[in-house]
Amino acid sequence: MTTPVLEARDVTMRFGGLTAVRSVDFTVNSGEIVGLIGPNGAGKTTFFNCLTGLYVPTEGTVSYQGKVLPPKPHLVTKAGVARTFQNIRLFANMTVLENVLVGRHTRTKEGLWSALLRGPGFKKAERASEERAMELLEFIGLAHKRDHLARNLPYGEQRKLEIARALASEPGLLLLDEPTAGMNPQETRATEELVFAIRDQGIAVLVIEHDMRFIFNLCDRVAVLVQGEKLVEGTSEVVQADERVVAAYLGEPFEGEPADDTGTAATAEETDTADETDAAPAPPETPAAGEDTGPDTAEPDGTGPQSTASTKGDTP
Ligand SMILES: Nc1ncnc2c1ncn2[C@@H]1O[C@H](COP(=O)(O)OP(=O)(O)OP(=O)(O)O)[C@@H](O)[C@H]1O
Repeated sequence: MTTPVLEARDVTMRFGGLTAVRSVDFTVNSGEIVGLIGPNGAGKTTFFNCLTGLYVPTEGTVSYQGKVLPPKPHLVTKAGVARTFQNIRLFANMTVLENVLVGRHTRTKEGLWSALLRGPGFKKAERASEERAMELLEFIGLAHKRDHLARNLPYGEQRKLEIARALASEPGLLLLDEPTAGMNPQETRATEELVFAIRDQGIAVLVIEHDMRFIFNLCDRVAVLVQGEKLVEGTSEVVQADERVVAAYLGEPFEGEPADDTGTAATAEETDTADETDAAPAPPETPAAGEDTGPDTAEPDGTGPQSTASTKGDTP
């Protein structure tokens, strides 16, 4: 039986005179992978930010497992909702393992004094955290790079590491904001497999993406936002066949199978940045204000399929 994990009711977000999200009702059920699609500026990231406590919706409520979520990112994470960002946020100068350990802080009970004194309780908790972090690195296929600096990973692996760090908070729901942006086709396919594997572990997934092949292969259900409003919601087949969605976003019917020219919205394949990102310097470690998982990083070049160079909407 499906039970709602996340329920957004009548969520509206206004920025002055601009209504970025308007009266959106939205549910993610246990065991589901749900997609959120729509043109640039449709309000997808703003909606994510409302779900994860970065924004306090102007109107409406967001509940997780039946309880209204507190409007604070770290409390939302603690409640069981983790996310990744459109622009990668890793500690560039920390190792792969350390980045995952940072993601565990909402699950460790040891306090400041215990940590400073490094008592037996702290050491035990530290060992357990490290074991769990290594399990997650095995899961995403980066265990062999545990001691590498995050900044030295290829772009696709940085994105994977972000997912591992989000999983380190042991979420029941994972929100992915454009997880394949800037990836090559192989990396995109691997991400698809990873998301299925995450779902198979009992974690519901909500994903924003512009790569329509990725979305329609992956999702049990897809919702389409246009100008802040939910236009359509349904299975991939229903959404692809909806003339309003075709007119507002897809452009022409989606073919489904790999193709060089699907005519859909831009896909990751159109922007192969892998080589550039490998060589790109990582920006400085600067924790985002009020952020739960930390700092900006290794944002390679800001060239996702339709990415904007800023951290638009990621910080309040
Ligand atoms: N902090 C903010 N202050 C003012 N306006 C904002 C803010 N964040 C987003 N907006 C505006 O809200 C609208 C929705 O933006 P949002 O980033 O949520 O769209 P999106 O669907 O995620 O777009 P994309 O696909 O390009 O990431 C846009 O008009 C944007 O300019």
